[in-house]
Amino acid sequence: VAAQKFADLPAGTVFAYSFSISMLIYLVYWSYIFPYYISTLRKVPTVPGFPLWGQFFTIISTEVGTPNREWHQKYGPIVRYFFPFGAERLSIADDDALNHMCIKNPYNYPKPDRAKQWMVRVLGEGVLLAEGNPHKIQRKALSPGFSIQSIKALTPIFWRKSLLLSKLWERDMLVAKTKSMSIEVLEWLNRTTLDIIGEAGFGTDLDSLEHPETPIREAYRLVFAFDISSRMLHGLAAFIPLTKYLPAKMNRDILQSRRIIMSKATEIVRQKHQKTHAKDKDIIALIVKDNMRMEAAGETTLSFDTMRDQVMTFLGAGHDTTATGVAWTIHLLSTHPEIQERVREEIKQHYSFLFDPVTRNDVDRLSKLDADNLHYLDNVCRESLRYIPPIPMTVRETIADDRLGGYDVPAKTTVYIHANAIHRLPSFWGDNADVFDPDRWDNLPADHTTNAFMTFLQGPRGCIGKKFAETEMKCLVICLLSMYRFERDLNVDNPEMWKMWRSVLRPRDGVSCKVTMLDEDEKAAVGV
Ligand code: HEM
Repeated sequence: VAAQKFADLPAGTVFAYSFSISMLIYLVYWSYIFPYYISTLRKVPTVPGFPLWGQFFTIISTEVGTPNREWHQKYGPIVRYFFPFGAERLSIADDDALNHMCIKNPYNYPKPDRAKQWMVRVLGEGVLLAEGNPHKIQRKALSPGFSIQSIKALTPIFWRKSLLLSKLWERDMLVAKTKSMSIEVLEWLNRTTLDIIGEAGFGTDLDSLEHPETPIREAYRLVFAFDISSRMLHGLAAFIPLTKYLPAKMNRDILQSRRIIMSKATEIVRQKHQKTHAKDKDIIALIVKDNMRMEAAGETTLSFDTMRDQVMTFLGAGHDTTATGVAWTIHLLSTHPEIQERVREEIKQHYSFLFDPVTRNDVDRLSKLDADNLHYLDNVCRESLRYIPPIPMTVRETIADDRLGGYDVPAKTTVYIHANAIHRLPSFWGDNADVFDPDRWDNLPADHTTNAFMTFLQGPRGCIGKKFAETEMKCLVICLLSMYRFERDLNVDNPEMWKMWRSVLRPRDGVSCKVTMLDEDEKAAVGV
């Protein structure tokens, strides 16, 4: 009788009932039955909560990685949590599992397509987004350009641009007839590192330091805009890839930026193919030369488009990250004046000529300096990159079934490595994991593991530009600290309150500091 009554209902009502019942079954299955009774991952310690919306609201309303810090301390080094509709996620902070993912079996853990969609428009399909065999070929072709020897040859460029930055601030102070002013250092550092990657990477002077309005800098400004609508759309894009087709401002900005970046990259590679001199030391010149050699030997080489995409990758991956790292370092030195003074003392001991307005401009002398000589500075930079990792997390998706830290992990599982969580775990760093303490690097725990430091990731998918970035950071900090003192600008909020994540973990309003020229008597004290 009930079946007959149901069949007599109007078609629209039958459809509405059927749809509602199917939805209910779907939700109950994916939010409850599958995660707790069927999923292979049900054995992994799970963050409590209702899988229908999971930990989503906690994640979007807090600094990226901070909930994971808490979960790992409460539930263990491998935890499962949920995105909406029972979508399972793993967060990994287990030494063996990190080793397995990054070093032993990295090609089973590519970046998921949805994560690449946003990046590919700005970074091109270079080595960062290539997977499997194409990645191996590209990485091998690019590695000589990033060797320690190549970076040493490029270091004079790092010094020259760092010095130019300090001189431009001096010029602004002279014009304003002051020895102290508030400066938003992140924007300046972004232009400096953009110019450095332009010259060191491609032998091209982008000159954004002296010309802030240059289109390529504007393109990156647009890409990383933090207005409310961009933030919302960016969040949505992680779940609904089709949002990239919406006629929204963020999408228009990204398209416009892509056009500018791509046309600059094409121009650079075309010029390199037309004339590359034997003495050119920039990274792309080395790669073009190596490519020609491989072509002559009949080996697989990189196509024009692949080279262009590498240039886009280096431009994007190579400037904003380092600028953000240096900006956070300057901020941390401004909030820890005693550490700032200790670094300055170390610089004075080794390179007192940098404190003299005349001798500091001797670029030849500067070029001979080895920034790696300063042990305490090394500790400070590493500690800053630990304390606030510019890339706070990375996401992967398994291709084939695997085992991580004793748990079975099926194919297509989404797995996160949160540097911003791992770097603050007492299990890796001891009880003072939450303290900014450069001296910790001289007193690491006896069971310290390299996987506790994920700023550059590890293994074949780790940052190819690590040495480049470390050297560049030190050159910048040395030049700036030998000319200026940095204090917190008390007219603005502490930038640590406003960490925003869009690939890079940056302060929403930049890093504004009170920047003061070092006193003349201070220079006299070091005998210059
Ligand atoms: C402090 C500065 C930097 C940080 C924190 C950083 C961090 C990282 C991280 C975490 C990755 C792995 C991303 C992932 O696979 O999810 C990566 C990859 C990469 N980075 Fe960096 N990076 C920095 C500077 C640079 C510089 C200066 C360059 C180039 C000049 C560069 C070029 C690259 C490239 C090409 C990759 C892709 C490597 C591959 O997949 O084989 N990075 N970086």
